[in-house]
Amino acid sequence: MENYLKLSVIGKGAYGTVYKVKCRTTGKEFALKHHKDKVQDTTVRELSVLTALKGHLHVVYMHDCFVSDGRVAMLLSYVPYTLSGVIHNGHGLNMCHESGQVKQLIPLSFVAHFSRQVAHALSYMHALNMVHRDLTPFNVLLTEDLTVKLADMGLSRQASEWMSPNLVTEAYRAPELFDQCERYCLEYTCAIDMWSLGVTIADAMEGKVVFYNRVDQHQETIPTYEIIVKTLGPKPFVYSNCILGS
Ligand SMILES: Nc1ncnc2c1ncn2[C@@H]1O[C@H](COP(=O)(O)OP(=O)(O)OP(=O)(O)O)[C@@H](O)[C@H]1O
Repeated sequence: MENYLKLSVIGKGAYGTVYKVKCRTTGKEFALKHHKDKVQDTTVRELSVLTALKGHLHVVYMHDCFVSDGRVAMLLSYVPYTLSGVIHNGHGLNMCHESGQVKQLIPLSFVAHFSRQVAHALSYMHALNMVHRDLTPFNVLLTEDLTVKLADMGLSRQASEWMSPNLVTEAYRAPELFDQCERYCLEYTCAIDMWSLGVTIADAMEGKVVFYNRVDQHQETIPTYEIIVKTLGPKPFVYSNCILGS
C-alpha cells in the first residue's frame, strides 16, 4: 500500500471504499478498492470471479491484490466514467428541447454500442456459469474511448441451484427475485443479469431510472415490483429465465 499515493475517494459502496491512487514508482494511476471488513465469502468470490475473467476486454482488469490493515485491497485499472453518468446525468451528451422540456439526446448508436459490449461480458461470465447479480448503470464503467468495463463483482458467484435473494439494486432486480423475496434461498438463473441489462437499456432510451421508487398521492412508497407490473401490465412477463431460457 505504501507504494501507492491516495489521490481521492472515487466511491464508497457497501463493501468498501474505492480510491484513485498513483503508483509512486511509475506514476501510473489506478483504482484501489479497499474492503472495509475482514475477509468474507463475498470478498473471496469477488477475487475468484475477477481472476477468472482477467483479460476480458469488457471486464475491469485487476492488476494486483494484497492485504492492508487486515483487509483485502484490489488494484484495478482506473476507468474514469460510469454509464449512469451518461444516461442518467447526460454527461457528454447534447441536450435538445422537446415540448418545452430539456431532454438528453442519447444516440441509439451509443445504446447499441454499450449493450453489445455489456452483453459480450455477460455472455462470457454466463458461459463460465457465473452470475453477476448486481448489473446496474453504476457498475458499467466507460473508458475515455467509451469501451465498456464491467465492474463490482462483489455479489458475483458461481451459479448454483439455490442462491441468496439478498442482491441486485432494486430498480434493476428481476421480477422472480421480488416474487420469492420472503424466502431465504431462491431458485433463479443467470437470466436475472439479462433483465438488469434490459432495464439499463430502457433507462438509456428514457434518459432516467425507469423503475425508480415513487410515492403515491398518500405519500406511501410504491414498491418497485408494483411499478414494474403497472408499467408492463398485470403479470405481464414470463420471468426472465422463462423468456431467455436458463
Ligand atoms: N476500476 C474503477 N475505476 C474507477 N472507478 C471505479 C472503479 N471501480 C469502482 N469504481 C467506482 O467506485 C464505486 C464503488 O465501487 P464498487 O461498486 O466496486 O464498490 P462496492 O462497495 O461493491 O459498491 P456497491 O455498494 O455499489 O456494491 C463504483 O460505483 C464506481 O463509480
